[in-house]
Amino acid sequence: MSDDPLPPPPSTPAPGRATARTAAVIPAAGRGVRLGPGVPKALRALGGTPMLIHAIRAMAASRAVSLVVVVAPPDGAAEVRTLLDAHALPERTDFLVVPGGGSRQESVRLGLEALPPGYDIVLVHDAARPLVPVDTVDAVIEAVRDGAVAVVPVLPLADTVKQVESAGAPGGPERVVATPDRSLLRAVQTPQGFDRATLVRAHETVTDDVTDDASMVEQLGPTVVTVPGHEEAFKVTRPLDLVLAEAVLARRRLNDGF
Ligand SMILES: Nc1ccn([C@@H]2O[C@H](COP(=O)(O)OP(=O)(O)OP(=O)(O)O)[C@@H](O)[C@H]2O)c(=O)n1
Ligand SMILES: C[C@](O)(CO)[C@H](O)COP(=O)(O)O
Repeated sequence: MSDDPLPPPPSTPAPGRATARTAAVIPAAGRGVRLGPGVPKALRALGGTPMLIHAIRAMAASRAVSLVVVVAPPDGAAEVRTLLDAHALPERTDFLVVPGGGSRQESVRLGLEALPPGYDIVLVHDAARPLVPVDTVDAVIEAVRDGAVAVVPVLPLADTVKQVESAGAPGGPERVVATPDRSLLRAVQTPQGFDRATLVRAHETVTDDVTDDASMVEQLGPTVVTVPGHEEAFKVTRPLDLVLAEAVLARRRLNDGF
């Protein structure tokens, strides 16, 4: 008898999901405190165009995405709607704008509540990740179409990581307690992709404040899987990230000849 391991079972797409329609929810209601004072982060200019418009175009660049739900700052839905009307966006994609909430989690939930029936795959993508390449978006969708209920794009960590504990007052010195094996750690990006029913259930069930949607599904139980992320899908969080985003965009425009 052979000792060879059994071959993996063939990938079995969930019935209906292989051809399901895909919508993207873009939480864009944050202030961007870490970026510094100014208009809400999603409305800040990148290469002369609001970061949110870049993020919307990045989602709509995927031929699989037929609806984008933008979750605007709570008092800024009308302004965001005007912004969308003022920028060229693909005609084959529909757009909805809804007001967001006080946390990312609440904003995503409000976006999900606005989703019409008929979209069984949902992407959740930070407005603060304006430069994600379409290949990454498509890889996430493909993994959900192939049967995964929750998919996160990830990158390996570039730095050695330390686990610490406070050695006194907050902000004071810390004691290193461990050096986790970084080969088992990943930095998480968006868009994260979901079977819609699973994501809705996660938002109905999990009340802890979490930073991403996949961790809500993890708490619920179903397996979350990864696909390779992309360096250019980084999140604009601090001022230096904006400098990097401008440089990446300038290089793209040079390569594309405009
Ligand atoms: N109440 C909130 C908070 C955040 N977000 C969105 O969630 C994404 C990721 O959040 P992050 O980059 O952490 O944005 P902010 O919360 O705006 O940043 P900060 O923590 O620096 O204020 C952003 O697109 C942001 O607009 C949201 O829709 N609603
Ligand atoms: C989903 C997410 O982008 C994961 O990196 C999340 O928005 C991160 O938020 P954070 O507060 O910057 O960790």
